[in-house]
Amino acid sequence: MGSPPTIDGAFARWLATRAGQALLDLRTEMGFADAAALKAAGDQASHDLIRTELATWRPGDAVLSEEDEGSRAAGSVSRLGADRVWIIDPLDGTREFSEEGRSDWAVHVALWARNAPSPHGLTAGAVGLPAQHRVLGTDYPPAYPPMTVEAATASGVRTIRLAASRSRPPAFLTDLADDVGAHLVPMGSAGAKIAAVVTGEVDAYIHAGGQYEWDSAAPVAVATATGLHASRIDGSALKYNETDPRLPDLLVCRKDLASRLLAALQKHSG
Ligand SMILES: Nc1ncnc2c1ncn2[C@@H]1O[C@H](COP(=O)(O)O)[C@@H](OP(=O)(O)O)[C@H]1O
Ligand SMILES: [Mg+2]
Repeated sequence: MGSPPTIDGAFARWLATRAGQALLDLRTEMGFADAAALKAAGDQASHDLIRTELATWRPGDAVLSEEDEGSRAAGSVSRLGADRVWIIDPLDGTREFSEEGRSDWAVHVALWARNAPSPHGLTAGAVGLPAQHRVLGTDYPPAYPPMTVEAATASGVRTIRLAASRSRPPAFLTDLADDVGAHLVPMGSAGAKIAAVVTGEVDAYIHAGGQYEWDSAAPVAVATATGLHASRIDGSALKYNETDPRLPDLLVCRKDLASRLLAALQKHSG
């Protein structure tokens, strides 16, 4: 096998593609009879693959991974002092991965760099959606999503399609949706939901109540490269490679909806 791409964005895509194929193979090999075993095997296989390739091809870089206790620890010296940190979620939407027929699960590979020009510090990222047979990446950022006919109605009043966790949606979301004229689209995986905003299948994704940096780093890198809005729900910047990797809430949406949704969030999420 030849060497992977040297450019970080293409390397992220390469890694996400390989890990995604390994996860698809695992689903085929193990089947869906034992969901707990499939989830554990998926987390482990994808983590091991990504860790091994990063150690081989980017040995000087630090890693923050969901499946790596050492790198997660608050105050982890190697990543906090590093200039480049790969922020990895080997399998986002683990629950959906273990359910036959579901394609809302993802592989997240992002690169944070000190002194990066963007507020969130992410310089490259790829989101693999293996069961959807696609990878979204910053190396070829997807075009800004077109407004669909369904969304742009003749009356000019749009129904916002708002993606939310299918298992842990924020309690305030139903009231917020009523307020702004949105309908909720339940979906698994932060990566799959942000990918749905990127491709225009939904207009926005709101999460609150708990998440970690690896749940959003790669999809936020792709969403911002595409030109979408991404922030905390109070409108402040998403920050990565912080001492505490908890990043409990976010809004990703079309630019034209950001001020309306932030105002609604201020009213409903307090
Ligand atoms: N309240 C919460 N606290 C911590 N993590 C949460 C959370 N709600 C969602 N997440 C994490 O965010 C990811 C997407 O969740 P959801 O599918 O519910 O939208 C999942 O990642 P993993 O599947 O990698 O664990 C899940 O663990
Ligand atoms: Mg996750």
